[in-house]
Parts: sequence; C-alpha cells; structure tokens
Amino acid sequence: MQRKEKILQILESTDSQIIDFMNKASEYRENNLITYSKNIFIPLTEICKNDCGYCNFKKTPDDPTAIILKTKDEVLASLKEAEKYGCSEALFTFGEDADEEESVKQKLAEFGYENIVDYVFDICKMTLNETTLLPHTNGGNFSYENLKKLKEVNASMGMMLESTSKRLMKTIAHNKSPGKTPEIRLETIANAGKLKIPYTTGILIGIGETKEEIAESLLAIRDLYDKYGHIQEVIIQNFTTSPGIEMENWEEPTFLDMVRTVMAGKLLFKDTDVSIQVPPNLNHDTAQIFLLCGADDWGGVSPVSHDYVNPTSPWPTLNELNRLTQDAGFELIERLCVYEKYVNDKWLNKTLLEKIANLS
Ligand SMILES: O=c1nc2n(C[C@H](O)[C@H](O)[C@H](O)CO)c3cc(O)ccc3cc-2c(=O)[nH]1
Ligand SMILES: C[C@H]1O[C@@H](n2cnc3c(N)ncnc32)[C@H](O)[C@@H]1O
Ligand code: MET
Ligand code: SF4
Repeated sequence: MQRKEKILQILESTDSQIIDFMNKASEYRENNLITYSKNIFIPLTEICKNDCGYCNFKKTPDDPTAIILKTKDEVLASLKEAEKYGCSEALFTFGEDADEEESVKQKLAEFGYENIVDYVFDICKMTLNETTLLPHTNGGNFSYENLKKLKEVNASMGMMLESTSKRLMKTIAHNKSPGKTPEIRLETIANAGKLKIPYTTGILIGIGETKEEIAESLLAIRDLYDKYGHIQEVIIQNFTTSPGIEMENWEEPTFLDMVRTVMAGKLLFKDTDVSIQVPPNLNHDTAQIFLLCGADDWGGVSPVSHDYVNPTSPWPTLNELNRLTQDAGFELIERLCVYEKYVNDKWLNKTLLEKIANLS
C-alpha cells in the first residue's frame, strides 16, 4: 500500500480500528519520557500582513489594544521575569512582514531600524547577551537571507506549515493570507533545512481541510525531514474557536479527529526521532490520551505568560502537567527549545553552543 493510503486508513479509522492503531502507535516509543519546554511567550508585534480566519492573535493598527512593537526594555523586563521562573526558552511569536505596515515602520524608525528582521535579530542577541534564555523565533515566512541572519541568534526556529491545501487559499481560513500559500511555506521550511536550522513545524487541524489534505501535509513534512533532517518536532494543533474571530462559529475538530491525526503523525515518523507535539492547553480535559497515541512532547508551557495565539486556553500548571503525565504512565522532563541531537557544531554556532553548555 502507498504511504498516503496508509495514512488515510488511520485518518478514516473508526471503532476498534482506532484502538488497533493506538496500540501500534504506542509501540514505537524509545522510553517513557514526555518532554516540554519551559518558556515565555513574547509577542513582539500583533500586526500582520495576513488575516487568517481562525486567528485570535492579529490586531489591526487602529485597535488601541494592539501591540505595535515592543520596546527592548519591555522585552528585557519580561525575559528577566521569566528567568526568575527558570524558563529556558524565549518564544518570539509575531505577525508576518509587520514592517509593511506604516505604524510598525514608524516605531522601527524611532528605535533606529529599517526593517523588522534587523530588530528581531537585536532582540535575540540581547536575549543571548543579557539573559539565560534561548531564543526561538516563530514569525511566519522569512527569506533565505533573513533566515540565515536569524539562525545566528536563535537556538531553534519554527513555523507551522498549517496545510499543503491550495484549496484553503480560497476559503475563510486563508483567503486573506498570502503567507499561507503552501509553496511559500514549504520553501521557507526547505530554506531552514538548507541552512541547518533546528526547526519546529506542524499542521493545524479542523480549518476545513480534508483527510486527504491532512495526509498530504504530513507527507510533505516527512519529505522535508528526509531531505534536510532539521525537523525536530511536528505539532498537531487543533483549531480552537473563540469569540470575535472570523471562524467563531466554525466547528472545532472532534476529539477523535485529533486522536487519528496524532496516531497518523506518529506512525509516519515511527522510524525517526522526530517528536510529536500536542499542546496541552488546547486539549484541556483530553490531553492524556494523546500520549497513548504516540505524542511525546507538550511543547512550550509557560509559568509566566499566557498563550497569545489561544488566549482563552490557559496552560496547565507544571504541577498539573506532571500529574497528567505520570497518571498516564509517563515521566515529564524538561527540554530546551533545541533538541539535544542538534546541539553540536553542525547546527549551532559557537556562541549558542557555549550558552547551552553553561546552562547545564
Ligand atoms: O504556546 C504556543 N507555542 C507555540 N509554539 C512554541 C512551541 O510550543 C515550543 O516553544 C517549541 O516546541 C520549542 O521547541 C510554536 C513554535 C513554532 O516554532 C511554531 C508554532 C508554534 C505554535 C505555538 C502555539 O500556538 N502556542
Ligand atoms: C502559531 C500557530 O497557532 C496556530 N493557530 C492560530 N490560530 C489558532 C486557533 N484559533 N486555534 C488553534 N491554533 C491556532 C497556527 O497554526 C499558527 O501558525
Ligand atoms: N504569524 C505567524 C504564522 O502564522 C506566527 C504565528 S501566528 C501568531 O506563522
Ligand atoms: S495566524 Fe499568524 S499569519 Fe495568520 S493572521 Fe494570525 S498572526 Fe497573521
């Protein structure tokens, strides 16, 4: 059977077939460890050139509550707070190509910058120089040159593929988001691979994609991994609705859709050490079952900040997470934003390696 058909079989499974796949998916575990990264989520700007139907993060410049651009002092204060909580990851998440917007341009000029990438670079450099945290930048697509620049000051980077579906570019999910064009996103992830950037990606479930499109998206990630080896984890993220978003009345994926997709992800990557990540805050009462489907990572969990992408979904406390993990038969351990196998001079520069060596 073709790989795609095999994945589809999992995605379309029902009844006792689901249990059978669950058994299979949980066979391929090297140990009983479940990882997470203790992070702080810092939204550098909420301005974005895209407008995804599911997004609760993006704000328009005329919104008085919008973060146009955080100052270095603001960022440093947050980082220092995170340090107190023992966080190891500074997750910089922000809208794509925000510097195309006049208000952001103005702020950048005020701070002495011509573009957002130079600013992000200096923010990451400040993080490395003045704190014990490691930067992980997640700001959508970047050009090869910009990725090359940001690589020097990031321990790892990431961007959700979302979906390889071109069809979704004409639907409520992506019809106002040129940055979600599958070819463009695949190219960004491929460029990160060429540049040897330890990379986090994943798919968003429940935004109108078909099962076949889920299978194709997972396969595309597998192909990128086979080519470059830089994919450290695959996030299976469920669309979560909240008041005010364009897709407010859109149905969330079912619990079993998430179960099937996590198993499909795990079985597709069963011969690799790529982690399967499920965010625990978007699966408040159901997160444990994903560990039985092969998930082995909770992603970034923050004791200090909330999830700005999903503000209505608070993270469990680390005590809760520990309890959920142990109760399912596993052990919770902390990891860095960059996975151990990439901590060497093939992937990271001397500054980052020294920084990481000093952490442990
Ligand atoms: O809290 C969140 N963290 C998100 N993270 C961070 C993630 O949870 C961890 O920080 C990474 O696993 C670090 O390795 C992302 C990181 C990426 O590179 C790409 C996408 C995401 C998406 C989210 C997200 O929606 N919410
Ligand atoms: C940072 C990542 O968060 C995801 N994202 C954006 N909006 C939502 C939502 N309503 N529910 C779940 N995930 C979302 C996208 O996949 C984006 O790339
Ligand atoms: N805007 C970027 C993206 O969608 C970063 C995450 S969403 C806030 O990829
Ligand atoms: S999900 Fe990211 S790209 Fe889409 S509108 Fe929100 S901030 Fe912009």
